[in-house]
Amino acid sequence: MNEIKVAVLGSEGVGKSALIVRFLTRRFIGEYASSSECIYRKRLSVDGKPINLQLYDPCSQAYEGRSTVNEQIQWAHGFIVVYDISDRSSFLTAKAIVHLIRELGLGTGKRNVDSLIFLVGNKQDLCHMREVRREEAQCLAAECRCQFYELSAAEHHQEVALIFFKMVQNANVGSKAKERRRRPSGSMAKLINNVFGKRRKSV
Ligand SMILES: Nc1nc2c(ncn2[C@@H]2O[C@H](COP(=O)(O)OP(=O)(O)OP(=O)(O)O)[C@@H](O)[C@H]2O)c(=O)[nH]1
Repeated sequence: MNEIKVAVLGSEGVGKSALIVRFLTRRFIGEYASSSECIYRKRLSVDGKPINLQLYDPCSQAYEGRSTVNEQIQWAHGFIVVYDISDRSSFLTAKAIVHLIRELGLGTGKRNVDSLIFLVGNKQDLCHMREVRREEAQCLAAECRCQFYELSAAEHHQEVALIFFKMVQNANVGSKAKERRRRPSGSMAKLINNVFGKRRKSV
């Protein structure tokens, strides 16, 4: 079964847990008490194939060390980087995280992360207190070649679910392509079998 690992990153209180819980339970839980990082698991079906989804929800203090973020980036196939539209500093943190993902993810040449980073402005219901303009976030997304969404975990269940499903689909396509690259082609497989003497038994 295909495993898809998605890390939901962002600074303290931007609504990472609220988004994950909204996706998993359809409910918005106003106060979500968590003092430690956790991984949520969910089984999904994509194109009729079962997928084991793992969602990583860090505790905010996890951002203190670069090595921790590095580990999170190495662990995940896809990233949902969240900021709060009513908190400018959370946008700057999101910007730094997106840059770091590109630096570490692409720097190692490990994978193409273009469709695997989503920048998400949460708490759209607080637009009367907005500190981050939509256009500014769109610019960052274009500059970093990632996808941009703005929504409210408090008010939008469908939009939240759509983002997670889209991420799973993109990550799934990426992992299939990687598998195809790794798997020897038909003629190459035959050549390997010939060289190493794996013959079919004749009956
Ligand atoms: N108005 C509004 N509040 C939200 C929304 N999403 C989350 N919140 C509130 O923001 C606060 C923080 O939400 P969390 O989901 O705990 O945020 P977090 O990013 O997981 O926070 P840490 O676990 O501390 O990193 C809570 O009081 C939520 O009720 C939203 O869309 N709109």
